[in-house]
Amino acid sequence: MESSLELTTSLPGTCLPPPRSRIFKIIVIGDSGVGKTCLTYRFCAGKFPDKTEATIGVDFREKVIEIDGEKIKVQLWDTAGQERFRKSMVQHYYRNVHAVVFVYDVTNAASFRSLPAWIEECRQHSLGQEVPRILVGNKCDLRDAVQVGTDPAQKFADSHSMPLFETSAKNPDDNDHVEAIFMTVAHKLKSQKPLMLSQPLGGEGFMPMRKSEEEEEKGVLACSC
Ligand SMILES: Nc1nc2c(ncn2[C@@H]2O[C@H](COP(=O)(O)OP(=O)(O)OP(=O)(O)O)[C@@H](O)[C@H]2O)c(=O)[nH]1
Ligand SMILES: [Mg+2]
Repeated sequence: MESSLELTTSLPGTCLPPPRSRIFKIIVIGDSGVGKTCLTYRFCAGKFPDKTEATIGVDFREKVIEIDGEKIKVQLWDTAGQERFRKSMVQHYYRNVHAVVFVYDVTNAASFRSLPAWIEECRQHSLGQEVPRILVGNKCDLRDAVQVGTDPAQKFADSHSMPLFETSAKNPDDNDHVEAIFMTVAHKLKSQKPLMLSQPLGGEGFMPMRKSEEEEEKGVLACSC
């Protein structure tokens, strides 16, 4: 995980509060085994993990990126796909969410068929249409095992106004691609800034999370970076 220490240190000899980076909270959801942990690890650590186990509750991964000279903390919430590992945590996932990444496994048609249920869960947690969403078909390296072609996936993405990315968390050639997926989300969020600034003070949206709020959310959950 990249450090953002320089962003939280006061300038010597001044009484100014430390400059604070904005945080974009992005949740990654989809069936168990589709590769959410591998994708988020790939983006934050730059490699495919040696081994993964089913996520319990949620794991956090963070990466500080720079867009147009501004440092932004991308906070990925890698959620559990298994119902029994997620139900007590669900309300935390959806608080102050800035964007959602839906993941399915191109070699597992059932994980594609589950997408409407994941979209419905977002709706039930009052995620508005203004929250950017993207669709990711993972495990494209397993070419001989593909069950979900690009055409139905693209149709589904279009019908829900989401961009579609087909990728592989595992294929070393797709490293830039995985990076591009999350950078696309971050660029989109950053470009919405003027809109968010027109919101009343104290509104949620894109202002930096208050420290206590961030810690309160994370306090109940483990951080695995
Ligand atoms: N071939 C291939 N295998 C992958 C890829 N991404 C993940 N896997 C494998 O798929 C399995 C599940 O990956 P995870 O990242 O743990 O899946 P998850 O979506 O986080 O699962 P839960 O935590 O249970 O929700 C692991 O055995 C990974 O090694 C990929 O791009 N290609
Ligand atoms: Mg996982």
